[in-house]
Amino acid sequence: MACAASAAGAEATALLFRRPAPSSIAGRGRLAVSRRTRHRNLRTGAQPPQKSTPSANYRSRVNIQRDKAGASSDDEHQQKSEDENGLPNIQLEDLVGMIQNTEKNILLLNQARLHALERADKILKEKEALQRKINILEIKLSETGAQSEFSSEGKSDAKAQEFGVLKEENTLRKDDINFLKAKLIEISETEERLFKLEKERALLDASLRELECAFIAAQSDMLKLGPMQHDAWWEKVENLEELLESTANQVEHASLILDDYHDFQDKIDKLEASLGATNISEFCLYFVDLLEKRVKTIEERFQACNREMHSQIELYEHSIVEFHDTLSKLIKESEKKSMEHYAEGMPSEFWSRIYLLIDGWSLEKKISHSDANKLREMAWKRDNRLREAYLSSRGMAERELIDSFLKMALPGTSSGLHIVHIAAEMAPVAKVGGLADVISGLGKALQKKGHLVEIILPKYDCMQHNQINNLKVLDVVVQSYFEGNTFANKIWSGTVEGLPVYFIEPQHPGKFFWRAQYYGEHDDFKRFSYFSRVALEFLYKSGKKVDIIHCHDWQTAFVAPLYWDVYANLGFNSARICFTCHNFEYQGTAPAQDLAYCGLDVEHLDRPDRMRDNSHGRINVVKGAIVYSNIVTTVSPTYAQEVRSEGGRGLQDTLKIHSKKFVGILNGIDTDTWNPSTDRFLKVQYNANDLYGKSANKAALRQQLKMSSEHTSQPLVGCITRLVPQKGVHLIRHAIYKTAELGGQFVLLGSSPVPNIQREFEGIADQFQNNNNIRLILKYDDALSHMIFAASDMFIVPSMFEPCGLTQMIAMRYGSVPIVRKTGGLNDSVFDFDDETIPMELRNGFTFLKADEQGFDSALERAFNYYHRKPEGWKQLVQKDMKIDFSWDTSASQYEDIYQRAAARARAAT
Ligand SMILES: Nc1ncnc2c1ncn2[C@@H]1O[C@H](COP(=O)(O)OP(=O)(O)O)[C@@H](O)[C@H]1O
Repeated sequence: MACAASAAGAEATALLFRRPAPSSIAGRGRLAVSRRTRHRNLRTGAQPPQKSTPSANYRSRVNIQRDKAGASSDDEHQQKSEDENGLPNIQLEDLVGMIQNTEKNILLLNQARLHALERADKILKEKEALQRKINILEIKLSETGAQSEFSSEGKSDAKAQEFGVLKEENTLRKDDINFLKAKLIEISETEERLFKLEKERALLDASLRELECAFIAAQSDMLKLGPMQHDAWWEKVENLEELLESTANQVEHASLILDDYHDFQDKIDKLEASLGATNISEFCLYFVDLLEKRVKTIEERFQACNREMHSQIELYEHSIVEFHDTLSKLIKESEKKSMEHYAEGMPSEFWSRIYLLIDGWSLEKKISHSDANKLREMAWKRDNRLREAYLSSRGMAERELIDSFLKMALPGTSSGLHIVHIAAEMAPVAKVGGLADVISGLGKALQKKGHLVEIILPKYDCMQHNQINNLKVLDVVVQSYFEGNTFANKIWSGTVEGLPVYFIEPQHPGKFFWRAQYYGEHDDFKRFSYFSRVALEFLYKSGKKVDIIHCHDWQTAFVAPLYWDVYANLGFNSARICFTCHNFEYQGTAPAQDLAYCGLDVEHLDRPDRMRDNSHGRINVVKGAIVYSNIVTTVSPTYAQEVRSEGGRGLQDTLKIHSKKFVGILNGIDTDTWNPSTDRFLKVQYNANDLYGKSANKAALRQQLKMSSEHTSQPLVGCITRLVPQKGVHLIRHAIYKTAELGGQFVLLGSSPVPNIQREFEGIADQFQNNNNIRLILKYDDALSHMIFAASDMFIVPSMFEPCGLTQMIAMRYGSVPIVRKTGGLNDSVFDFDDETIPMELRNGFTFLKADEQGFDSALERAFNYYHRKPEGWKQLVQKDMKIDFSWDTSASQYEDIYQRAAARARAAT
């Protein structure tokens, strides 16, 4: 602020010497000039000049006074004195003169100051008015205290002069502001660039990730292809990995640069904030300039980096494309090779696939029935032309393939039969018991003999879908009658064990096969009568010329009366019906009116000579099948004999009436599935000539079930069965204790649909929990069953009755000596080791007749004795058992024979 106008001369002198004067107007002008210079320096990057010092201000004030007093002084001398002492060093006379002059000057100055103060007040008011009109910059300027600079000294010149200076200075500040604005725009552009660069980096990151995924996929593809061209591929993969690594480095580098950018961004933000707070600062200007330079440098580095990265990625992508090309070529080659191998090595699967293809076209009405029949016959006869056409069909549209097939369709004849099995089970896809094994075993054996075999099954929700190849739904819906309505049915096709199979999926609200189990539902009668009807409807609609329709057990026994009473009347009558009863214990009886569900005529069938049960008023489906079928079989000769009397469970008279068409054929076993030399469930495969694997499996099972391994020679007795009264549950229970008593080990694998039996065996399992010689595994477990067959030394089947029984045959194939009750199929397959009425070469096990504990004990004790006393003889017995032919070959020939005869009669009839 201005000094008080009345200040004394001494005070003025003191003021003059003690205090540096605030900036004068001239000083402000110089500042403005220096700012302009600085401004220029900032643009060129030069250092800003130093601020003006108090001594400089002092010098300027002395010069003014000298001028006014006309006194001259030696500038150089004064400069020197000042430089040396910091205060003027003056002679006394000069000083007196100066004081006098100064006093005069002070008076003058006081007057002038008073005057100037008045004027300054006016100027200030005018300036304030003027300042309100100045732009945002001037307002900011006033905030920085510029106003105080303007008003601090009352020594300002004339108003006009001052305005001029103000204008000039304002213009300069405007320039400064504009320059800073431009800088800010540049900063925001840089921000935008940064944002773009960041986006680009994100894109690069994403594409890198994609490339990594593609690389991983390519690696897994390559793994699928196995060892083919392994070395070349790995070289390629290694190159790709190197590329990937270098690209990743580039990206990492770019990330570092971007991080740098982010730092700058922060700094810019801070600077902007400080700009807002301190208004336009020279400091900011300086830094903006510096920032701009650094941003530019980083930008250049980033672009260079980017370019390199892009070229690396391009290179990498190129290699990936090349890699994929090679990979797909190899995949195609490998598929082609495997198909060729398929056609030669696994004919059944291959031909079944072709067969299903043709059938699908026929059902979907893509080819006529007659063309389909011709093509089916070619597939059936394994015509090489079909094979060639199919193998070269890769990439062909379906229509082209159909046309190429149709060109080959020539009329022909075959001595083979077209056989369709309609069943409720099939191993391994839907297995409950022996029925399942028969369907696939007999089917495969007949197929091998040159017959066309198809299977129709319900599409259960709980079946082993992973056992079906090429499962697909056909583009066809079969409408079928049930309970006065028609219901749609989806038809699925696929191959199981190389056999063509159709799965029927009813679209009925009863959700018949969505029950998480095969049997045991309250509406089983409805479920299977529905299925039997759709199966026939499907065959009828497909227009196939079937020779034999083979139905099994009560579940599909409906087929026989349905075929002759419903479908034959519709002209679908080329086939002959074969019915096999696998167990006369289950006959499918129900109130007579229930027959009407599937469209059978109750009145017509509910008669003693047709379907009425022999002992009560219900209808009996097994009886219906015996009456209505052309061929009736059961599963062993002894059982066929047994059922003609007591074993027939009330159907003995019916069987007697129809005895001419009734025959017992012993089941075989599927020797591909049950083969210890290839069995994938075993720890070690083995055969009759190398029994090391057998003891290795015994050790493995003992370990698996945490049983004692102390004595390798301790005999292991196995039992795998449904735990139902038929299987001699009381003798199985007794065998556990008896084996323990004899010092052996016992493993039972089985489950029971009868709750008290299941509970009883759970109790026994608990009882032996801490006994390391006895194990009861109360569930169904296919894999474990294979291990038990292989590991056991003896195998018990103490059935009350046994239509055929498969486990005794499987056991022998795995070198486990059977101990069985002489009944049904057991009597046809196991011959007592000590029975001298039987030729020695046929003796293969230990049997007993009476279904009691003594009977069982005698057989088990004889077996234990022989095992312990004659190890070498035991080994020979094991080897002999393993070599017995239990394949379906012989039995399938018997079926083939009766089928042929029935088909011939049918042909003769037409
Ligand atoms: N708990 C189980 N776990 C695995 N397989 C079993 C089980 N119970 C029975 N099996 C198998 O079921 C089939 C039984 O056939 P079979 O001896 O004819 O008796 P059934 O048909 O009367 O049950 C055999 O293949 C046997 O291995």
